[in-house]
Amino acid sequence: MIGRIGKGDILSGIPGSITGHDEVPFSLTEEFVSVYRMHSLIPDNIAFFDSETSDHKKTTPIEGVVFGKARDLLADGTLTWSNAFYSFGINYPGAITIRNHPKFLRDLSTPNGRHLDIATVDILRDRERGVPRYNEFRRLFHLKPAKTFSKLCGGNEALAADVASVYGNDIKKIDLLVGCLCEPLPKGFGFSDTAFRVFILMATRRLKSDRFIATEWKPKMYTKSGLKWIQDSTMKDVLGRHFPELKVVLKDVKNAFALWPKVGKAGMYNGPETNA
Ligand code: HEM
Repeated sequence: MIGRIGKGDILSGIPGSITGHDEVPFSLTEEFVSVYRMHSLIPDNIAFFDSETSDHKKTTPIEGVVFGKARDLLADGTLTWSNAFYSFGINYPGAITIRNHPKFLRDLSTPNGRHLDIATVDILRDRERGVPRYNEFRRLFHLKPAKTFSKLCGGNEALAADVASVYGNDIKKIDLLVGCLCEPLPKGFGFSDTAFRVFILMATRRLKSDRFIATEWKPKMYTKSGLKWIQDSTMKDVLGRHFPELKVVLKDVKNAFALWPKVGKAGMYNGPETNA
């Protein structure tokens, strides 16, 4: 309401402040890559619905819609783009938690001929890149390390016993990703507090390092109406502009990145894909 106060970002935020790299060339840090290994988000199956009639069209294993097959359902006329977006809006992702890696990523054949167990590769890459183990990582972030396996697992003794046996009872050895996936989540969180600390730093740094968001965030660069267009548009508006037929289902959606309401017959579908 009162506009910018000075060039700093503490009072007025990053857009419109001055670009800063903290004397380090910008890059996505290795620890950001590590906590972004969110492969558990990928569900085993996806249920597709018609965005206008809400009819269930097809439930398909995830491997049927990845890599070279990604366009098949659209190409053969089974789905329209708005059907696909509506379906992604009402399907649940997998929870970012331990013992929830999708089966197909554990037995993944990539188009370039690799056969991978991504659950293993996720851990292997961190180790070969020298990412500190969970407790050391937390110390370096000025967070308290987990004192016991039980504490790490939020009192889930069966899980704690399993993790302890995998790591030979040595709490120092727990890998960063495993620790993050075992950690009890703060209320309302979808991922661990440890990961959150990295995200909040990286998200800020990414904006602060981008001259089009920091220094150049002004009418001279974007025009007045350009800035208004950016500031007044949400993902919901973007979807509505491109797929006007989605406006009906998006009517009551506040945040297009959260789950959308199921309309009509889609609400009667019983599969776990839309009923987690
Ligand atoms: C169908 C879905 C997906 C497939 C097939 C897939 C596959 C892969 C593969 C093959 C790798 C490289 C493994 C290696 O280092 O050799 C990888 C890395 C990675 N994936 Fe995924 N992934 C999927 C979804 C996701 C999702 C949803 C996220 C996060 C939201 C994610 C985050 C990452 C990250 C952070 C890396 C490490 C990148 C790096 O080392 O620079 N992936 N994934």
